[in-house]
Amino acid sequence: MKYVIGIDIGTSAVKSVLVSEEGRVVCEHAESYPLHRPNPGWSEQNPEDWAERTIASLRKLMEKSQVAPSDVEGISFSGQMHGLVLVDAEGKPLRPAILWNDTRTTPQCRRIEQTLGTRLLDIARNRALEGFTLPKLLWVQEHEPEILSRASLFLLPKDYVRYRLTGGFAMDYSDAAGTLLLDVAGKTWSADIAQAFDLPLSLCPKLAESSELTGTLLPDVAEAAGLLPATKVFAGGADNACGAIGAGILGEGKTMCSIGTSGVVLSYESRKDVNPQGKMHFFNHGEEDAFYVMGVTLAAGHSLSWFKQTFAKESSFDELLEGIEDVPAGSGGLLFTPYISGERTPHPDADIRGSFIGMDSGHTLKHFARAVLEGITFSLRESIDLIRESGREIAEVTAIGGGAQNETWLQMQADIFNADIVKLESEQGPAMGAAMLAAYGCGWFPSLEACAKQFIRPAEVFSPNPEQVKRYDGLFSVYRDVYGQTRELNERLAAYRQ
Ligand SMILES: Nc1ncnc2c1ncn2[C@@H]1O[C@H](COP(=O)(O)OP(=O)(O)O)[C@@H](O)[C@H]1O
Ligand SMILES: O=C(CO)[C@@H](O)[C@H](O)COP(=O)(O)O
Repeated sequence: MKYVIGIDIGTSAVKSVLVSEEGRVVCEHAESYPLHRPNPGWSEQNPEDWAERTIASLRKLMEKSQVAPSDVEGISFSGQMHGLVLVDAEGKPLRPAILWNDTRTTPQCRRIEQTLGTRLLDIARNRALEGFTLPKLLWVQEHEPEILSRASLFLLPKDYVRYRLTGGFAMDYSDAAGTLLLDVAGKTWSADIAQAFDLPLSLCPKLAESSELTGTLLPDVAEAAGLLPATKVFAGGADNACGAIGAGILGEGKTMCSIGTSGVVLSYESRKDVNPQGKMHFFNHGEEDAFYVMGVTLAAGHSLSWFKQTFAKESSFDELLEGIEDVPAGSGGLLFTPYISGERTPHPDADIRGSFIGMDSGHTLKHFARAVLEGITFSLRESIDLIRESGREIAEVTAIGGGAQNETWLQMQADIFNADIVKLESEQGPAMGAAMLAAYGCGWFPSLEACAKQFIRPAEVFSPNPEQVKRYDGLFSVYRDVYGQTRELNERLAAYRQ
């Protein structure tokens, strides 16, 4: 039996899966690493941690599974998007990586808008958001010019790890799309955008398709990981592109909802001329010449993990959520908005913060836990509505990510989205998508779709309950009002966050 490995460089951990030719996940392993917040709104990680933990996770995967190294044919990657890694001519990182959920770059976003005007949406197809890579590059240009002057290339998280494993530099289109430096439809780096900010095009790595062979394992890495140096390494993709591949979002009309640290609603798009005018993200898919539209809730799973860490530290997620099905929809009038790190869709606002509205002396921890899940899901419903408003039908949504583990939450998604929610047998999402890219890259299948038919197995469907749909529709209209009514209050509170 032959195998492939999918590696997801997540925000909290690197997750690796070993998948057989039949599409069975025979072994999985996660290794976590820290996230640093040296200043309010900053979010950084050490690229060395990703590389070290990835090699450790491969070693554990091989030890646990006892699969022969010669049977592992290929490896590919999925990675948290947008994070800026600057390397010197020797490939050494020049500073910690600035991550997707870092919000220090509001002034740089305004500069991009003023400099490029409508050219930004025409070329990069996305608006300037704090999380994207170009604003981070401009922040380094303004605040650490000496570091930028020593930079030979900029990379994204999984590209740095791939470089450490193979010694070669590349970036795939799905991840490059999240930099704001890519001509998304033309699939080339935009000289126009780079020149506008005095950034040499030589900073941009060679572009690759997600399923492209980018090298093999360096001998010392292969030895440390328990693999063979001949193991093929394929480019891989952005975590959301890989999540979409792993959820079978490989054709028109297919939509997924991913609840990881962030939350994502993503719909497949075959047309390259779609321009959502910045209301939604528009990125290249991991499938060749395909695209997707996507809305992002910055703190989806992060809201739940923050809540658990702050108010129920000793409990597991399952313990915290036990019994929430007995709390009626609407959490007894308690409403949560998940803006605890600012927001992206539909409110691109780094200053907004979350709220609990309607607290009552009768509320218990269960009401709060349910309200947190409802607030996150309402935020994702805003993205569902934007996609529906653009003319796409959403009757079924495939759920992935850590949040897909709780069945009450899956039923809640069905009721709030008014769509069938499909749970998969293995909700490995992005790591599975990366494994599929390796399987397709190895030539096991004629297309990613053919691979999906073999690798992806639906486990259960959660259908909307009409009474709950109605109740949630009413509550959603209250939810939508909270942003506008708390924005100014949050602006005034911002001064006290330091
Ligand atoms: N048993 C569970 N039930 C519901 N949600 C969970 C459970 N376990 C984890 N989660 C949620 O999933 C999130 C992590 O999802 P994951 O896909 O692993 O994230 P990432 O890829 O960003 O590291 C956590 O922040 C938490 O909110
Ligand atoms: O910023 C985005 C997408 O634009 C995030 O989705 C990141 O890609 C991180 O994802 P998770 O760690 O939540 O999987």
